[in-house]
Amino acid sequence: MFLQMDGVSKRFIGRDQQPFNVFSDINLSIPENQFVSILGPSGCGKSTLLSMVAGLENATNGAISLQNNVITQPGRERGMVFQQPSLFPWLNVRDNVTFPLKGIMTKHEANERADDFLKMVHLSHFKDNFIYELSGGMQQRVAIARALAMDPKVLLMDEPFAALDEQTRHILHDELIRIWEQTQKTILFVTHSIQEAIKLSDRVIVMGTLPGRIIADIEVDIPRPRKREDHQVIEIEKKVMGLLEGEIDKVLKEELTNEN
Ligand SMILES: Nc1ncnc2c1ncn2[C@@H]1O[C@H](COP(=O)(O)OP(=O)(O)OP(=O)(O)O)[C@@H](O)[C@H]1O
Repeated sequence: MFLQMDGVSKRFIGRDQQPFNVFSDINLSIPENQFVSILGPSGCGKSTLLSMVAGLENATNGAISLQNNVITQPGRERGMVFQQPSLFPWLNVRDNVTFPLKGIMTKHEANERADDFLKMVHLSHFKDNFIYELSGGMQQRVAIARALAMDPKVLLMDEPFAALDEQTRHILHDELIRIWEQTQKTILFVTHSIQEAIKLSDRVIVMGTLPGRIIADIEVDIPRPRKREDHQVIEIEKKVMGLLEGEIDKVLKEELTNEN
């Protein structure tokens, strides 16, 4: 399998110095080019799982492998886009995109590649601008261009549009689908939004909590572009909502118990 998770678990040491399992026994097989979203209540370990695929965190047990190579550290074949674009404010747009390409190719090649990807995210006219001159949505497009310029096999996106207004989010959804279709990347996308997950992905992985685990793996076999009012979309939305309600209840109860 292209991206494979086998019996993956993660244990952290909590603030009380006690170890706790975020999740255990995560098993997931993701074929190449698939667009997979991960949904789940706060704290179930979505970002931790993504960080493990990125190689920023190691598994306590089990293994994650990409094309049969076990992931133990970050690598160019896995690009990451975070909720905050984390760009360099002292560099212009193009230099932000070429920054990670330093030492990999000549300046000229890096500039050409940056220009190609800035064109893809419709920012060609802004390549000489500084980051503070861009809107939040434009900054996130720079972050996407920067990740794509590394030509990763997998694009890891951790709530990339959560901080944006609804209008911008919808525009970026359409752009992301177009980019995904054009580049054929495998995408692992963490979100809190059921609608976003169903609108974008081929497959929605629903995680539960206490203990963290996968509770559903739902195929979204609906032609794109998908409309929210489409009855197939509504059906999946209801199913996921039903699954999540119980999990969110659990989190709230746990929080209330800890407060009392
Ligand atoms: N480095 C760390 N050390 C200790 N605990 C951690 C660390 N990173 C995350 N955690 C804890 O692990 C759990 C899962 O965190 P994570 O951020 O992966 O959840 P999440 O599902 O992405 O949450 P959210 O939806 O709120 O972003 C949380 O209880 C968090 O506090």
